[in-house]
Amino acid sequence: MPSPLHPIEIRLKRLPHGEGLPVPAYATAHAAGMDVVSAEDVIIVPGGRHAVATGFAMAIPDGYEVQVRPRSGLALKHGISLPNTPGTIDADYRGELKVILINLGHEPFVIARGDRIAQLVAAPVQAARFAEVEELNETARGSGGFGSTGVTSS
Ligand SMILES: O=c1ccn([C@H]2C[C@H](O)[C@@H](COP(=O)(O)OP(=O)(O)OP(=O)(O)O)O2)c(=O)[nH]1
Ligand SMILES: [Mg+2]
Repeated sequence: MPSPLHPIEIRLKRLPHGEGLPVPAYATAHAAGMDVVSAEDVIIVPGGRHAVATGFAMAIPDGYEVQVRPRSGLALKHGISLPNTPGTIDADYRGELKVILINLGHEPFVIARGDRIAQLVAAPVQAARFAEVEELNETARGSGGFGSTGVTSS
């Protein structure tokens, strides 16, 4: 059974423009995310976004995905996030891993090749299928949602 002590293996292909870049890696022993760096120099203007090249493609084992998540330091200091967080890397995707960054801050954000831009979290995927039915079973919640709980009528 894969666990932090028995990691799954993700095959990684370095692309020509990824030459010299570090392989995504955990910064500490029990980190959840592996930091990934930019393969390009780019400036993201306030309100702008860019699919940042990483220089790597991968083959994730079937039954797993890789989630691409923002780094909190960049979010707090510079307003840098991912508009699609968590980005989903499918097990059958063989193209280059790209990190879509958005600048929610007020200053242009300068990225240099080699800067850590995001983190990658490997996760198991629970497959499901929809079974279409005429009626659903009743529940206490019913169709209430979007802030329906805890509301008292006075
Ligand atoms: O942040 C991301 C998100 C996705 N991808 C790649 C891997 C993923 O497997 C593929 C498709 O992503 P997704 O399913 O989120 O995008 P889509 O808009 O549904 O495109 P598609 O029709 O190709 O599935 O794009 C990235 O490189 N970075
Ligand atoms: Mg898709």
